[in-house]
Amino acid sequence: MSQPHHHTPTPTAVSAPGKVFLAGGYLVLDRGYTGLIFGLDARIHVAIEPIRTKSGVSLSEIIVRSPQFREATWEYGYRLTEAGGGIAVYGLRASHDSKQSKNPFIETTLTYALTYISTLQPDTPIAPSSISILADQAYYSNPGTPLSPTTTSPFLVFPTPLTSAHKTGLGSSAALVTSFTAALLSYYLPPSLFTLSSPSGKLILHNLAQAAHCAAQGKVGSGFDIASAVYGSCLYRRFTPSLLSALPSPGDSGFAGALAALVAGGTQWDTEIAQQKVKMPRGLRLVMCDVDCGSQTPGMVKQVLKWRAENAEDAERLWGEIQKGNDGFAEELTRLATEGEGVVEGAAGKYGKLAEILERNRVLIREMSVKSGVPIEPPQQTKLLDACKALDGVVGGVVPGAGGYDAIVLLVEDRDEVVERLRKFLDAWKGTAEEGEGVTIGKVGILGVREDMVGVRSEDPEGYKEWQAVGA
Ligand SMILES: Nc1ncnc2c1ncn2[C@@H]1O[C@H](COP(=O)(O)OP(=O)(O)O)[C@@H](O)[C@H]1O
Ligand SMILES: C[C@@](O)(CCOP(=O)(O)OP(=O)(O)O)CC(=O)O
Repeated sequence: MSQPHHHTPTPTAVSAPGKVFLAGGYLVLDRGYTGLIFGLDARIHVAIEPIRTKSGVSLSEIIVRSPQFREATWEYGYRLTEAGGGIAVYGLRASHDSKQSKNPFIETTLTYALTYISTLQPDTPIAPSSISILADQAYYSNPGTPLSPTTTSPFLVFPTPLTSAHKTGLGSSAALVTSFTAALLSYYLPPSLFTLSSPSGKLILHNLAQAAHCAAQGKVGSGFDIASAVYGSCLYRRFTPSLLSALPSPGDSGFAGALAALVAGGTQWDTEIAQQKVKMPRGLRLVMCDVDCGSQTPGMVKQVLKWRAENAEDAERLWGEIQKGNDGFAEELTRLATEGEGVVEGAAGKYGKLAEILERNRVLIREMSVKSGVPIEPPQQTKLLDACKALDGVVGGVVPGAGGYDAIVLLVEDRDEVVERLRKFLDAWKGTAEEGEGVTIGKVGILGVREDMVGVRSEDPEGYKEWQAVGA
């Protein structure tokens, strides 16, 4: 008798993009407001294949490797727990290799994805597999080298363990959790149960990746980074936090059933993701700048929310004005993108309204900064943004996401000479200590990324062979 869903896994690869949060930081934590997020052309790839066994002995084992980094192999065993607690995943060999650090994002994502898969295919054992993770260069500022002198692969080898990687803040964990989840679902499930390219497949992936990412982070954030890893550039309204906080923990009785209901219906998600409301006009692009800085301020979110709670009236007005500015910004980008070629004004006139909206938003963000006492756009970043904005071809810029000292993002005319001019200017830029600021910004570098509209996508598994062979 043939099984209804008999499926032989074949090598599979998926990638998901990083993000830059352009407008709506802090506001997006509240469902009453939205965030405007651009996906980037820096992606994290996950390739999965049947396990390569040395001895021919097949073990219940999943091996995960990040072959760009040292000491980045994690080996897991897995078994079905009782009382619907889902699939338990446990690290193997950890005690023999003290150098090996845990990777909670991988362990949690495996637990959530394998549990979901087992609820759909309760009679199909999960076959062993080997999984490789590859990240585009822009995620880390460490210097890297090609895998071999003749390789055509874009990924670089970094001579450090992952714990020493200098992250550039593009959202590596969300892109990883999303592509890792998508790879597992695509590999283990037949197309009748999961297809990445379909709207229902994307929704399943989004819901499952949100649950896994929250659990791995140990907190329920707004989820904007998972949304953009799945859907690419979008206007995002978050889900009600209790949707996820009410989920039992892995191993608890009923975890598997509750997860399945949460992921594939039975539980109503109220997330709103509008891809069509975010566009980049032809002739413009984003430039991301990484700012070297001595320290970062922890607890920024907590402090902003505390100020908001204690100053409800003032905060509501400010939040409302920022939201209006953000809506206006999205509308103007869309208008310019869809209005097409007929515009005859010079660039300054053409992008004048966009520049004005960005400036007005910065005024409001500085008000938020000053009133809450949180360095969202601190004085040194104001100086840097103002100086960049004065350059020919730069429409404007903001501090992305939560703000702080570590990055700025600029909207510029998409011409090589504009980026070159900016690069020369930033090379010579020196931050000066401002009174009351404990931090002085150092070198400002341009990251090799730009916006990209495409979210998660399948990749050709052939492209990862040389990396899968490293150390295997
Ligand atoms: N290339 C990679 N291989 C394996 N794990 C990775 C990789 N990149 C990121 N991670 C995981 O994501 C974590 C970083 O997440 P986080 O600190 O939230 O940074 P980010 O802001 O980039 O998401 C790492 O500690 C690691 O567990
Ligand atoms: C404050 C926020 O609204 C936006 C933070 O955006 P960032 O892009 O700064 O975030 P990280 O990638 O986690 O560093 C918090 C949230 O929405 O979760």
